[in-house]
Formats: sequence, structure tokens, C-alpha cells
Amino acid sequence: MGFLVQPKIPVIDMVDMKQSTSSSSSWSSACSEVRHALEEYGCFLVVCDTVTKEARREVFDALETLFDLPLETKIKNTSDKAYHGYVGQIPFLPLLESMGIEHATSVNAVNNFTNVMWPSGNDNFCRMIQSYAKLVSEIEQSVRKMAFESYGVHRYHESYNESVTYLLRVMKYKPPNGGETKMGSISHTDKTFISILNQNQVKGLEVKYKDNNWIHVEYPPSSFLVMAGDAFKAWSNDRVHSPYHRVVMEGHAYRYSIGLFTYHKGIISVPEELVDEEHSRKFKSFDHFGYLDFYDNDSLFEQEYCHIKSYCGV
Ligand SMILES: O=C(O)CCC(=O)C(=O)O
Ligand SMILES: [Fe+2]
Repeated sequence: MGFLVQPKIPVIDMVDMKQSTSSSSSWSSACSEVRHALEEYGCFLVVCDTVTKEARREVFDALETLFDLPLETKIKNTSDKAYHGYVGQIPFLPLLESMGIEHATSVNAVNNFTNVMWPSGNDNFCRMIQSYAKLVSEIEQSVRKMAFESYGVHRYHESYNESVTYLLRVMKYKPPNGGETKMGSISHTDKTFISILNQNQVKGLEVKYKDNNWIHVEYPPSSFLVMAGDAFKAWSNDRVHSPYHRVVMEGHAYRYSIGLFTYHKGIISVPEELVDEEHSRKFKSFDHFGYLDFYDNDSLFEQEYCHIKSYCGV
């Protein structure tokens, strides 16, 4: 009789990578691990000590204070882009509230957001959030560099850096009352290139594996979940998997989470190196924010089908 082994999200330790040079064998084996995790799971947990325990705690304390602001203040978080401003009060998702801070690695942009929320200022919030976004954006750049390198297309890394834009989204999920749905967020794929997530001590995130079973995300200490979005899937000519995921709330505690979401200003094209006889072109060049609009206007947005294929599949 065999035992069923539950798949587990891979954990990649980057603490010791700082000393590695791009030509070292530990670097190239870490690049292969990143690629394997992205292709097999569409995500992995990265252990990284650049954001201290203290800084994480401060950020989650700050989120509590932010969401405690009156609703009329929070809805002032607006954007001309879908899913970039305040989201909440949704009848079929009563547990969720979230807000977005565009260009979150820039002090000025975070300052603008802070001044809308606290017209008399909140320097501490601004400093903490901008510094968190900056440190997490460095993790994003490292993992993207590793992925590009393992596909042999590192020459695109710098130009991608110039067109990347960072959205920091913060989420609050209240615990369900008896009888209320437990669904904190519907099953979806991210529309990003890469998303980097973190949570307070309250679990709830689940990722769908390729066998259709849901894996509960358990964050090891000092870790972040790196997840590929649909834009990465299309860029990689369908090699990278962008997994369905959802939040299911159990218990009585409030859950807070924070995600750094990357979008690409302008057009994304599959690198010519990733198209050959064995791998015919699967995606046309596409406008990343155009895809976000397409998804936002899709009457089937709640359904699990490949939205990116429908937008720009060949
Ligand atoms: O709250 C989480 O951990 C995940 C949130 C999420 O999937 C999203 O905002 O796209
Ligand atoms: Fe998501």
C-alpha cells in the first residue's frame, strides 16, 4: 500500500545567496530551483533576512491602524487602474477590504497616499511602508534575475527593471460569523508579472496545485511567498505556471496580508530565445495594463479559465 505524499510549496533559502557571485555553482543551482518551482508550482517560499522581524511587526501593526480609519477616508484611495484603489464592501466577499499604494518604492508616492489617509501627516507610516516596499522590490529583482538567467535571457533583466512598476496592496480579512461565507477572496490567478506576499500570523492562503488539490501556505520564519502572475506565464511562452489561489478564513482572528505586485509599463513580448521548433509561440505581444482592463471587463471574471489565453493567446 502506498502513501499519498501531499505536495509542499518549495522553500528556497536566499540568506546565503548574498555572497554568491553569478558564476558560482550555488547561484546557478538556486536559479534552477527557482525555475523548477515556477514551472511546477507557480510559486515558492523564499527565506530572506533583509526585512527584520521587527520591521514586519511594525508593518502589520501599521496596517491595523490604517484599516481602523473611517470608511469615508479609506474610499479616498482611488486609481484610474482596476484593482489599484480601495476594494471592499463587496456583497459576495464580505470579509475582505483592501487598499493599494501605487509606485510604493517611491517616497513621494507613499507620502501622497499617507496624506490622503492622514491629512495632518503620518511620517512613521510613510517611512515604514516605503522601506518595506523597497526591500521587497529587491527580492523581486533577485528572483526575476534568477529566473531570466535560468532561461538564458538575462540580457532582458535590465530593460525590464526600467519598465517595472510596483503596486503595494494591503488586505484585511475579518473572521466569518456563523453562517457567513468563509471565502476571503475568490479563486483567481494574479494578473501581475510577479507577486510577493506576506501575512500576519493568521493563515488562510491556499494555492491550487496542478493535480487540482489545494495546498495550504505555511510561511516559515522570515519568508515571503513569491508567486507568478499571468503576465509571467505569457512572457515565458507558457513555461511558468500562474497558479489559482484563494483565501479561506477559519477561526476568530483578523488576517492581514500585504503583497508587492509588479506590472510592466507597456508591451510584453515573449523573448525570441523562448520560441523554437519544440516551443511554438503561444502568446502574442500584449499590453500589460490592457490585460488588467480586459480582465476587469470580463463577465466571466469569477470563472477558472485561462483569461490571459483569451486576451493574447495565439
Ligand atoms: O491575502 C493573501 O494572502 C492573498 C491575496 C491575493 O491573492 C491577492 O490580493 O491577489
Ligand atoms: Fe492573488
